Amino acid sequence: MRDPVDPAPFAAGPDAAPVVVSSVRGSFPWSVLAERHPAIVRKVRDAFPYGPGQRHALDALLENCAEGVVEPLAEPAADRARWDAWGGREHYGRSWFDVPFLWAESYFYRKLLEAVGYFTPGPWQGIDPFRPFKLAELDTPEADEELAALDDLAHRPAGEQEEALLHGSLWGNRADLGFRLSGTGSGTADGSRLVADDAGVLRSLFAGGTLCLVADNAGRELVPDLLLVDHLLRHGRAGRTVLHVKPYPYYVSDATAADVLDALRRLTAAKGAAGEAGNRLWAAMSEGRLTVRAHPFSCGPLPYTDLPEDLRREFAAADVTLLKGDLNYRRLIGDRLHPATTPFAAATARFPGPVATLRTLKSDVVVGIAPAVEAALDAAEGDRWRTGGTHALIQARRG
Ligand SMILES: O=P(O)(O)OC[C@H]1O[C@](O)(CO)[C@@H](O)[C@@H]1O
Repeated sequence: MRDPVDPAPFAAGPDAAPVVVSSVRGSFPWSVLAERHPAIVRKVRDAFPYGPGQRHALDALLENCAEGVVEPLAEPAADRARWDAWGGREHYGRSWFDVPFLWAESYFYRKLLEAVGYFTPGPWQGIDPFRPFKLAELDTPEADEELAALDDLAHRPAGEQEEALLHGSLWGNRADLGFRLSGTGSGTADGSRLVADDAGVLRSLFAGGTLCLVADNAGRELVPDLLLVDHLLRHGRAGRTVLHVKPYPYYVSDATAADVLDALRRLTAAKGAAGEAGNRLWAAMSEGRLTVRAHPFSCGPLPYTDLPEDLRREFAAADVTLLKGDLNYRRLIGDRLHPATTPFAAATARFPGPVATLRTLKSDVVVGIAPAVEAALDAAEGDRWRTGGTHALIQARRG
């Protein structure tokens, strides 16, 4: 268990730490906006035979996101008012690099969907521009190997299986297509390590009631997430699971309901223990023990302190809400540069109910790190451990 909360570092309040912006040339968030986003637009442009209208719109986005200012969604976008209220009114007309990093990234993906006509009635409506990359992930020898390994695991005691599946779900977060599309590499197994480990607290929170699992990426992250869910349902560690996914394609690899079905099909088509898990998950969905929810807020550019009331109530009533991945982590701690040694419980105090996170570190923000661990990592690697995807954490807070 983590140390008891020391309120001292938070004396100035959890909102005192600066929000991450992308304006410092050469910084990590700057590189995401200046390099990664243009690379993603180009990849998407090459991945589909889009017509001239969409190509023109993608080129305009390419220019706009690098040098222009944030512009409102074109009318008549159904969610225009929502984006206005989510901060658009303050941010329109400003450089992408000057608005909060979280907001800029989130809005970039919404503008990309606008450019490819994802929401516009017509043949391209509902076509996920990232689907080719997501599907390719499921169809690799590595994915086959991971599933085959379940046959051995099936003979182990349930507790051991749970631990292994938890780590599978955690490290599954490293398989992030956003890294790969822009060619920056997500690190290797060498040097990978846990910088905080509250697995014991997290596992004590699986109490047979409702688990809310807020998913992150599709493909090779979602498959181990589903395998963990199967284990928890099967062994009575969760009575039901609500799997929160994105209502539309987002951050390249984020899971949507369609991706859940692809992952489920991949599992049911597998041999051995993986196939059996797939069939159990299929049954759990049919029986309502596993439900999939795609709330608009899941694609929102805001921290979890701004949760809408329905989600707040839902998370408050769960045994635990398990947040996957880097982006959810950023939203959990407000995408603010808290001292890394800020206690996790203090930084997440306003999240409703018990909360836990499985995350590989891919951005500057982090809390809950022991001072000696932070000092050793900084000395050995400078800032690289914070953003390279090679290090991971399991953090949890009881009610
Ligand atoms: O898939 P994950 O783990 O949420 O990681 C996505 C991360 O990728 C980035 O978009 C770019 O690194 C981060 O800003 C974001 O937090």
